[in-house]
Amino acid sequence: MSVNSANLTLHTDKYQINMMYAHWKNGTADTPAVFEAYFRKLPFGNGYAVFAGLERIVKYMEELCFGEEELAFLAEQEERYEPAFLERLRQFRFNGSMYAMEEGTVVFAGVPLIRVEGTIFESQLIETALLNFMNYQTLIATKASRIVQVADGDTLLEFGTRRAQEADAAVWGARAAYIAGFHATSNMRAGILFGIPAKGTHAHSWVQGHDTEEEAFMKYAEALPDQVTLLVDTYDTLESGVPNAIKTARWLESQGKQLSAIRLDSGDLALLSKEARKQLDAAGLPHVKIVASNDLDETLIFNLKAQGARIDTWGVGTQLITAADQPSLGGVYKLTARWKDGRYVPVIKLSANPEKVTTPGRKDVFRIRNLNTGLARADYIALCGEEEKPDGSRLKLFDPLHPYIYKYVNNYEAVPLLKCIFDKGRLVYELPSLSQIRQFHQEQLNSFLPEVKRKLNPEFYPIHLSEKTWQMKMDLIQQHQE
Ligand SMILES: Nc1ncnc2c1ncn2[C@@H]1O[C@H](COP(=O)(O)OP(=O)(O)OP(=O)(O)O)[C@@H](O)[C@H]1O
Ligand SMILES: O=P(O)(O)OC[C@H]1O[C@H](OP(=O)(O)OP(=O)(O)O)[C@H](O)[C@@H]1O
Ligand SMILES: O=C(O)c1cccnc1
Repeated sequence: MSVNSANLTLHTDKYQINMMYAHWKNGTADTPAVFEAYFRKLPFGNGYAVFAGLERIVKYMEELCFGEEELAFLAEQEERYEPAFLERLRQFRFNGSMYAMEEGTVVFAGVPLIRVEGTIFESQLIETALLNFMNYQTLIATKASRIVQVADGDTLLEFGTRRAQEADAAVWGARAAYIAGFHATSNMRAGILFGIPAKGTHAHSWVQGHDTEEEAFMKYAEALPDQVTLLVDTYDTLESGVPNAIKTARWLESQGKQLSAIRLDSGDLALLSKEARKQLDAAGLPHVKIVASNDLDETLIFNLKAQGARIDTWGVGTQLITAADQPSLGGVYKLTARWKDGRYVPVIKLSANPEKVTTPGRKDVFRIRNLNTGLARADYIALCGEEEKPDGSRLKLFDPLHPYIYKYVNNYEAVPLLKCIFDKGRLVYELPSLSQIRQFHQEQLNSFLPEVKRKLNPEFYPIHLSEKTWQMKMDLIQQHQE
């Protein structure tokens, strides 16, 4: 099989196939089950995360099927799966239901982001890929969101492809960054696949490949007069790079065009940008923007701004696309209920670490928003069904770890966050366009207090369990401990 095969059905851990096989052998493959995906800890010490990955998950689930090559590969395995099992896989399609947050939703630790209801057979298979897509894209969207917060309206370019963990990460990472508010990407494939604006300057090699920097700039401007950004740090930024860029700007003016920008890629970016700005302004070129790149992240951008750097556009690569300070999000996919004796029974996973004890039951998530201010004040997790749905009447919000601490809220709306994506195998959700997702994310952010969004030591946003959910969890803990 070619490594370029588009079939992602075997993009799963072998243990999923082994469990599917064991269920099939035991006659339990069709038992209904409920799984929920969530993460336990916000990344980067941030106050929120940005949910992303749904589009990829939807495409993956729609295309799930075991082809001849996949079946032949399974037949060779040391487990010696029976041929009848492989026949069963040949018929496989995802016929379950899935509920998920919309991409761009501001989300928090411990909140179900995706709920899958299907046979144990089909729900188990998808765990690995679903987490793979959700964890990476949510991580990068969250990292990008931190950068967007500090850039404070400046233009942000995603430059990470060369340092990304391979090709898929580059394009889906570029998309995640765009959802969170980046303005463009250097990756042309992300441009063609998703319609993200593609932007680019030129590399040092362009300058090195000419006899002089001045000649390199002129040749570049002659070739692409409508979009000229010149990289000015190959030899000496202030002594030759910026002066040569100014000469090129003069020539462009003679052609009725303008120099768009210069790019700084090394040295003291605060100092160089201030001095370059002075030179450009003195030459009557206040419209020429300054782009900076060089291993930037949110902390550096914040610092450079504090130093008074005159940078208009930030090119951010490695630190963003690899989420360098925390390269993975620990999202998990846990069984929360299974069908027994004609009904769903809740199940729990215990742990010595209270954070790792799962919350049982089929659950919905509501965002409790103040009706006067529109601001989000808490997320509320309740068992599925009308009975537990907050209806606008007085609602008790208590701390799940310290339930004697509580308050009541009135005057709120409870916005359901989990949308039905697949209903018994049928896609019932219309995937929004990327610009709609980006806009939706912005609206989401606007409904949170700045204290939750700050980069350093953000305020904790409360997550509450309904009384029934909490009680069910306590009962199951007690039952298992006894
Ligand atoms: N004024 C500044 N304050 C804090 N950090 C800065 C400042 N200017 C640049 N940096 C950052 O310091 C790091 C190292 O910069 P340095 O000047 O050593 O790079 P360089 O060696 O000139 O670049 P290169 O290796 O690409 O030629 C980079 O991440 C850069 O973004
Ligand atoms: O620094 P990043 O945030 O990853 O942004 C992408 C970097 O890629 C290019 O550098 P290049 O590949 O030439 O390597 P360099 O780091 O030696 O400049 C570009 O000049 C940026 O510096
Ligand atoms: O267009 C650029 O300047 C660019 C693109 C990718 C990586 N570094 C820079």
